[in-house]
Amino acid sequence: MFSGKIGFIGSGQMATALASGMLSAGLLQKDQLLACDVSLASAEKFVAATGGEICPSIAILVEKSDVIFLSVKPQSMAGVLQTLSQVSTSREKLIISIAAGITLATLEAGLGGPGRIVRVMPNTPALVGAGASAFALSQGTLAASADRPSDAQIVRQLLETVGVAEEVPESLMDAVTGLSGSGPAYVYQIIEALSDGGVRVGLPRAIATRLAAQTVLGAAQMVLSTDEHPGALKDAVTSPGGTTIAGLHALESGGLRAALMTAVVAATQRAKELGQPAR
Ligand SMILES: NC(=O)C1=CN([C@@H]2O[C@H](COP(=O)(O)OP(=O)(O)OC[C@H]3O[C@@H](n4cnc5c(N)ncnc54)[C@H](O)[C@@H]3O)[C@@H](O)[C@H]2O)C=CC1
Ligand SMILES: O=C(O)[C@@H]1CCC=N1
Repeated sequence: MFSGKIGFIGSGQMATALASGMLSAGLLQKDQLLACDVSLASAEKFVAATGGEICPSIAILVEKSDVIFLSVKPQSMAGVLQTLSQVSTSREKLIISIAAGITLATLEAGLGGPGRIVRVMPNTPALVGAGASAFALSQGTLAASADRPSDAQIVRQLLETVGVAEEVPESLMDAVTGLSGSGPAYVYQIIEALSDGGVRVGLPRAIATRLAAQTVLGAAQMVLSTDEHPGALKDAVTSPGGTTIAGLHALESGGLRAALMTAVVAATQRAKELGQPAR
């Protein structure tokens, strides 16, 4: 269990996924969740999904929270940091940014200096406890003491409640964004396309989508629960002169693997761009 309160500045898709995932996992109760958003509609959606409380201002949210997620778009971050820097108690709180591209240096500069600041890249399957996150700590995070865990332990606990979490050097955070942050969208396209293929060869849509999604889930579980290389697992499906090699040949002709690699590179590059100061 987590005993403190968690506030989300920006209560959109990712904030709702994290908060809902934490609630479903039993890490906390709804009265431990707070949100502040410039859009009332967005805040109300968050409350409908989680039962958390809306705060009328960032200052009030900071006052009431122990951990604060900065879950606005990168383009909105400068304004949020400016407001936070004027709330003196924000220096005592653990501040976790999930914004693509925004560096620890930018966060520290915007908040007025080093502090308990962590950069996290989660993904939306946190909603169902199957998230993949990475985090990078700033120099100002606290070590464990007799009466409290370290900031790293708190962040790991929050993220592992909703999936897996890896600590990485900050220099890898844009790459994480390009792979697992954006990755669910790539996989949804793959599932949709597999389902379309199924429909093309005569399967009803609902059955095709369920089979496609379960196939992706099962294959992912095979990679995670065996020590086998994905290539070896692929070989185990592929009979000489059989059906699978015919399908794999078509995928190679279509450039699937190059397309996926290029997607990760493009999204990583875009994360870097989003982290550049606006000109
Ligand atoms: N959606 C995703 O799959 C992921 C998103 N992220 C990151 O999470 C952050 C949020 O993304 P989403 O949830 O997708 O966006 P979103 O648009 O759903 O939510 C952002 C929310 O911030 C609010 N907002 C804007 N300015 C604000 C301000 N000054 N004060 C308070 N609230 C404000 C907006 O009204 C909106 O409700 C982004 O920085 C994104 O890079 C990270 C990982 C995955
Ligand atoms: O598309 C985006 O910019 C965000 C960051 C990672 C996933 N969604």
